[in-house]
Amino acid sequence: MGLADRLRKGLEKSREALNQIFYMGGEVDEQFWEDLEDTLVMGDIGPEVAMKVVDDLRELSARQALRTADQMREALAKRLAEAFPAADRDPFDDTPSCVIFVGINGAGKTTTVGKLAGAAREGGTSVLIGGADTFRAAAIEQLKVWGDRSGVEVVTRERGADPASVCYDVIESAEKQGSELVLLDTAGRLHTSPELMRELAKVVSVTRKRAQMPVTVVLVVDATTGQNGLNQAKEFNEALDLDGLIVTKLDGTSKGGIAVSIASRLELPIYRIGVGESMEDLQRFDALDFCRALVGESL
Ligand SMILES: Nc1nc2c(ncn2[C@@H]2O[C@H](COP(=O)(O)OP(=O)(O)OP(=O)(O)O)[C@@H](O)[C@H]2O)c(=O)[nH]1
Repeated sequence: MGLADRLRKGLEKSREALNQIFYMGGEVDEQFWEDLEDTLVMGDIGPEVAMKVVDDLRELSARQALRTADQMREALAKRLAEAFPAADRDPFDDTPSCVIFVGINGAGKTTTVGKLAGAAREGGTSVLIGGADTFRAAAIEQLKVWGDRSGVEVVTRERGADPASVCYDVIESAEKQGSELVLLDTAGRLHTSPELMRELAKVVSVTRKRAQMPVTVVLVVDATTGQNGLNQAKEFNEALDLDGLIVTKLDGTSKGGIAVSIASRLELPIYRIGVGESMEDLQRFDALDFCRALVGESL
């Protein structure tokens, strides 16, 4: 299966509801606009964005005399794509680079680090993985498995070690070895715990101070957490001043619109999306391709 097909397959559930509106094949009438707005809101795009998008499309349909629902499909994809802020740089391509992965438990941080490390190494980049999740012994093991699989060294310390000092060591090793890409995995934590968020802020500030390469802080969000994902993103952003997002498990939800909601509300770029468990399912993010897959193709 090609990448575009994987994306389309991954967003199948999210597309279903929108498809229904378009397949009715009817005229663009008042009912169509109401259904479209409701469906966008139900898909977790967020009421403000949904309203704005529908208003803009109404105007466009009047101006360009677009009369069938199907004609509105591409217009909707294009309009939704505009809601995503573009990234200034790709922290995985633009090396030397250090990326710190943060997020709640089970969001997909470790698997994402593993997949990105494998892909970068295959592309000829020298990569180092840093295991700053010293909270769970299993997390250190999981990271080592990924490291072995992709042939990437993992620098970590024993369970209970201070995560900020692990990051310090990792950066030191990376500089000694001349690593181009450093991927730092951190322990999952609840955004509602001030103490854990402070610990993470220390990880970020120590790494930023120590590293000579640019440091990017990326929140990994599980799309299946829906609106809670937006709350997580707000809290993490307040505590850490995030640079961007990776949205995982889009294949497991009918509410893929949450990606639009988080990225536009927080004005953060999306660097990658996860649309399945395999390596190829962690994809580069292209706003228009994503929105076309979310909205569906014209008949
Ligand atoms: N279906 C699907 N599963 C995914 C995706 N990304 C990650 N997963 C799965 O999500 C589960 C949790 O991923 P982890 O990488 O362990 O999550 P984590 O954020 O490191 O978790 P903690 O170590 O507890 O903080 C794993 O079973 C992954 O295979 C995705 O895009 N789609």
